[in-house]
Amino acid sequence: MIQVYNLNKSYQKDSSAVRDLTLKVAKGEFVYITGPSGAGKSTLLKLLFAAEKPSRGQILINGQNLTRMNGKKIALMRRRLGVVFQDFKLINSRSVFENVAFPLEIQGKKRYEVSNKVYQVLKLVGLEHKIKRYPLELSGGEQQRIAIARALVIDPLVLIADEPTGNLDPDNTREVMELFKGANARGTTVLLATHDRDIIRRFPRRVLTLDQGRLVRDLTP
Ligand SMILES: Nc1ncnc2c1ncn2[C@@H]1O[C@H](COP(=O)(O)OP(=O)(O)OP(=O)(O)O)[C@@H](O)[C@H]1O
Repeated sequence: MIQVYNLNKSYQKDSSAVRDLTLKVAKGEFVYITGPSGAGKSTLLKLLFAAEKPSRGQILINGQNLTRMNGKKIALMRRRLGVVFQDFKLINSRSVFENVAFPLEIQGKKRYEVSNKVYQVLKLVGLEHKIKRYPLELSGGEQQRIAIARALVIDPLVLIADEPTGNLDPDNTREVMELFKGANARGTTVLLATHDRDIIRRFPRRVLTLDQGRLVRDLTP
């Protein structure tokens, strides 16, 4: 599903955020990316989502070379990826429905399809009763579940999550992890960056450890 070859990213001349990274993630895998602060976790995810361009190296997603795509093809590829960040990135001026419907509208789905799918995914995250609310009327944990619903509404090939539980209490963290596990069980490949060892211990899966931009460990339980 994901193949990365000799990936390098330098934001500045003489320092690299990601160095000589080569790795493969199979379809349907659940993979943690961990490592100390500044190890390059977010940079790797941004490269996979094409939010940053590599300085060197190749990234293939579903057999397609991201590094050789033009803007239009990247936009098409992104429509098949779900992304969740620590700070939710919801649009506060839009309702829960509008936030979650957004990726489907970009895909040009019909109105009734959008409504059905949004309701279905909100039910999955247990927030269908908040469909008419606005993000700022929700708790942090609820906002994060909406952000996850927005990522999952397209049944993504890959779910990319950067510290998605960073701001959540233990109960909300557990709920969010259950949502990721559920998506993974339905076939979505999951890449989750976290420095929270507790999560990794409680939900053991393959762990890639980065340090100073390099892959220093690749452990499968
Ligand atoms: N936009 C940027 N411009 C310049 N340097 C950057 C930029 N983004 C990240 N870096 C640098 O790249 C390195 C890796 O950062 P990155 O955010 O990928 O690490 P991380 O493992 O996600 O860290 P954290 O756990 O603290 O979020 C760091 O040294 C950081 O300072």
